[in-house]
Amino acid sequence: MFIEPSLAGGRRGWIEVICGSMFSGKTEELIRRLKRARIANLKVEIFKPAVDTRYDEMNIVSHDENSIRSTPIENSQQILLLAQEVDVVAIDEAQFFDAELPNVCDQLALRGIRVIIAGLDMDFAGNPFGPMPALLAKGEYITKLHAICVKCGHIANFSYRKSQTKDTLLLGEKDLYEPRCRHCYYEEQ
Ligand SMILES: Nc1ncnc2c1ncn2[C@@H]1O[C@H](COP(=O)(O)OP(=O)(O)O)[C@@H](O)[C@H]1O
Ligand SMILES: Cc1cn([C@H]2C[C@H](O)[C@@H](COP(=O)(O)O)O2)c(=O)[nH]c1=O
Ligand SMILES: [Zn+2]
Repeated sequence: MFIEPSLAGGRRGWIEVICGSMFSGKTEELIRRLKRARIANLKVEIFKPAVDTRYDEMNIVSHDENSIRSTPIENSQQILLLAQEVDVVAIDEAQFFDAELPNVCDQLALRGIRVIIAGLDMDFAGNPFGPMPALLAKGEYITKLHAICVKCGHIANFSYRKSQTKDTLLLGEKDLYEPRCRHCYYEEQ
């Protein structure tokens, strides 16, 4: 479990990244950290890409229906304008953002803000997803979570797509994706 380096006192910014496959618990972990920050009376702003309308247009919702209020935005530059006077900035589904997001996070961290990112490290094809590789390179604290492979029960780090659609962006849940381990993922590629 991730233990915060500091919850109160001293404005030192940094970047935390929570990554992994679908169903690995990224959103639950993000919500857990944000609830703790609020308990510590920190001012928190939560963003998600407007394109992510899967469960809800405003809220961030986990597969187990835990949810927290967020602001949907079109591009990463909006975060710099909207995150004024805050202690913590959280961004869910970071893989869908533009290539400027890592620079935006750098600027926030330099302002003294704790930045918490959650996102898919790999797309359905097993390739690094959007700005996630750069965020993983820049982050001080990285948490890689694993789901359970639906085929064999080992740890899963791949998001297997059950449809033939080749577009990178395809919103969905168990209807379209299943978490798989390396062995079971490549068995059917
Ligand atoms: N195959 C699976 N492996 C692990 N968790 C699963 C699986 N299928 C469903 N879940 C549920 O998904 C939850 C995680 O949801 P969530 O935090 O939204 O994940 P993520 O944001 O990484 O997609 C788990 O707590 C569990 O209840
Ligand atoms: C692998 C993959 C996923 N997506 C979509 C499917 C879901 O709507 C989100 C991921 O949500 P989660 O919180 O991580 O479960 O991303 C996609 O568009 N393309 C992909 O390759
Ligand atoms: Zn497996």
